[in-house]
Amino acid sequence: MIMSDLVQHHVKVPIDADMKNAVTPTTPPMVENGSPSEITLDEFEDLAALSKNNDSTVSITVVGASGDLAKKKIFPALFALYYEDCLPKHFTIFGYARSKMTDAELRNMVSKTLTCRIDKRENCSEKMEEFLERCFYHSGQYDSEGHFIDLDKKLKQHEGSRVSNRLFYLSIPPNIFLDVVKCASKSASSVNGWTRVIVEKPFGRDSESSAALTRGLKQYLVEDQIFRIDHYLGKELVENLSVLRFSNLVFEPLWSRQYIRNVQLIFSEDFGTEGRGGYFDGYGIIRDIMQNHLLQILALFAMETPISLEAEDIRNEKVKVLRSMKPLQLEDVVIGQYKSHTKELRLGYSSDMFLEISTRGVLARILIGPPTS
Ligand SMILES: NC(=O)C1=CN([C@@H]2O[C@H](COP(=O)(O)OP(=O)(O)OC[C@H]3O[C@@H](n4cnc5c(N)ncnc54)[C@H](OP(=O)(O)O)[C@@H]3O)[C@@H](O)[C@H]2O)C=CC1
Ligand SMILES: O=C1O[C@H](COP(=O)(O)O)[C@@H](O)[C@H](O)[C@H]1O
Repeated sequence: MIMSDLVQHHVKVPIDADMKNAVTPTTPPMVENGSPSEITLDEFEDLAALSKNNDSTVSITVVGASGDLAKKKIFPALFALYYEDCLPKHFTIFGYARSKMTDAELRNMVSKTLTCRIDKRENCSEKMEEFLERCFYHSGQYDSEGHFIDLDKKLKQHEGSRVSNRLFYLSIPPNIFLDVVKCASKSASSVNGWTRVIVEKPFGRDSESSAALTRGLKQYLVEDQIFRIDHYLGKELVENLSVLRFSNLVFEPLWSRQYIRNVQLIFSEDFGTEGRGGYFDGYGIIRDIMQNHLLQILALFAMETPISLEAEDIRNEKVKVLRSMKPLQLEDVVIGQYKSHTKELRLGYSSDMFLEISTRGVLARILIGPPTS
């Protein structure tokens, strides 16, 4: 996926320190007013149909719209939603960031990364044009209530007298999450519909900072308004894992430790840090992809058959796997950094333009033993 992955599965990820509420790929969130609790796909489709006829609107504000994630993943995913007719009839998308940009400049930037994801689709360019016409930009600081009041005014102009539902997608570094949530909830939240916030990882560096972030968010939002995203759960391959496991007569009986001795989850990128050195040096590869994406896949891979494919049931099975894992020891972990590749003239990790000296691991291998019971 990533966000195009959001197109198919919005992932609600209430994670807490002991993984009690670990992640589950779920059905898409409600697009209507009312309780935002998880719903089935059929219910979602009914609601999506309803939302096309009724008098409500959804305003999606991509905060950090000038950034990498917004360009590469979020706008293309929103376009895919639009293309698949999954957005409500009345919707508006606003980009928000400090960079100065006009609506036309945002559209131009976004247009470079939009694709029709599935081959041989018709009317792709017309659809892109229609989509871009619904995209606007507002420049502002992340900690300015005044700038969010200005945004609110613009949103209202588009929403008119309809019930307004508002979604803020935080595509920004985590150190400014709380500033934005504070300003958005005080100055730009919906007065007659729902207001929700999508939070990108990392959700803190460790259990303590993750809990602190949640406490901070809850000063302004209730848990049901917060949607934490693990984009890996929306990848087709990961989504298909459950089907492969539980609906395939060949695999289902063989998927057990009786027949499988060793499983390796390999995440490998064929490019370097590409300017992300500063970020990597702060977090390291274990925090970046192992404790979230790969742990999720591990849990999906190893869990027992859930009683249904409902989010809660899958989550419960995943939690059982995580609870039965032996705590890792340092000797189970090998950490390294890659050096330059002379043949392909690729730079080593520590040659990243934002890194002078680095000790942080960007390669890691972790060995996980058999379950405790
Ligand atoms: N890129 C990816 O593939 C993925 C990213 N993420 C997470 O998503 C979020 C956004 O990622 P990404 O787009 O790559 O991040 P960027 O570094 O590109 O930041 C997004 C925008 O935030 C603003 N910004 C950046 N640094 C600061 C700062 N120190 N203070 C204030 N504003 C700042 C900039 O906008 P402006 O200057 O215009 O205000 C920038 O365009 C991060 O939390 C990241 O960890 C998660 C998964 C994958
Ligand atoms: O979350 C992250 O994922 C990307 C890889 O995701 P993909 O969808 O582009 O395959 C990874 O490059 C990045 O370091 C990490 O933060």
